[in-house]
This record gives sequence, structure tokens and C-alpha cells, in this order.
Amino acid sequence: MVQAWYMDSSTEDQRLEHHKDPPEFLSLEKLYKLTGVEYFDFKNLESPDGKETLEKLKRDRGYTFEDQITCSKECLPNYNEKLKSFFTEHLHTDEEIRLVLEGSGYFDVRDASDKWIRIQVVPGDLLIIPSGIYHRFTLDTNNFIKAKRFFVGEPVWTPHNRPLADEMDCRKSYVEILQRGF
Ligand SMILES: CSCCC(=O)C(=O)O
Ligand SMILES: [Fe+2]
Repeated sequence: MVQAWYMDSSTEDQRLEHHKDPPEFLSLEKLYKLTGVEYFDFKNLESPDGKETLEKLKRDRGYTFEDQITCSKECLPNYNEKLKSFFTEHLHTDEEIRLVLEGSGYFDVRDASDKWIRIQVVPGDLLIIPSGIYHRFTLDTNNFIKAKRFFVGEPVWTPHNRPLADEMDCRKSYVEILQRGF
């Protein structure tokens, strides 16, 4: 089951959980209300039902491109460099959609007060991170994740780092929606 919590401010190893003391969890509804991040449960991905639900989601949202990424020392070219850029706070001009197939990791997203929310993902979790939200990704202490990536049209994975990205249209639109409320 996916879980989300507010992070502590320690600069210790990014792969640790970084719970506050005491821990402060968020429901998926709250996560959506606060950030616009959407979650879909695909624990049944291997069943006919699961496959059909995924096809429907792809149709509904116009995801025409799909591939897979494996993050491990063995499988990811320029492993250290890639992981460093994944964990540098950034945004994208499009949604970032990931469906975890194996392994686990953490997506961190900023709330409206710039607090970090950590979202733990495990197999069967599909996350949609909106365009324009500042976020980052890290492996956990298992150092392995395999995920499907989806995209509308030709994929663009370019990260735009903070603070330069503050001036981008997608950032301004996101902030506007955030102020109006999801
Ligand atoms: C779980 S996918 C690995 C991370 C990634 O693709 C990204 O942050 O863009
Ligand atoms: Fe990203």
C-alpha cells in the first residue's frame, strides 16, 4: 500500500524514511487536495480486470507512449549521476506518470507551504505527478525499482530545476490551480 508522510528536516541519507517524530501520515485524499498528485491502485495488474483498467486509464488520459525504467547499479546507465539528478528538486512541463512493477522508492513533493511530503511507492502503485509541481525521486535502502513510464505523445523527460523553473508557464499554471484548490 502506498503511504505518504511529512518529512523531517534531517540531511541524513536520502534513502531513509525521514519520518517526523512522531510520524505525520497523510491520506491519499489529503495528498491530492494539497498537491494534485493522483494515485491509482494496480495491485491486480496481472489479472484481466487490472489489464483492462490500465488500458482504460491510458485511453482516458491519452497516454500514447509507454516504456520501462529500471533503477539499479547494474541496469541504469550513469547510475550515480542519474540518481543525483532525480533527487535534485525539479519540475516538468508534463505530468510524470510512474507505475511500479518491482522494488520500491520515494517520490517527494512540495506542498503549498514548501514542506516536503514523502510518497512511498511499491509494486502496483501508479502515481501521477502534475506538471509544474516541484518534486524529486530517490531509491530506498533496497536500491532497486522497476517502473512503467507513460506519456502523452513524444516523451520529454527534461527536469527543470528550482529556482530557474519558477518563471516557467507550467509552474505559474500549477501555482494558480493550487491557490484555487484541487
Ligand atoms: C520510479 S521511476 C525512477 C525515477 C524517474 O524516472 C524520475 O524521477 O524521472
Ligand atoms: Fe521528475
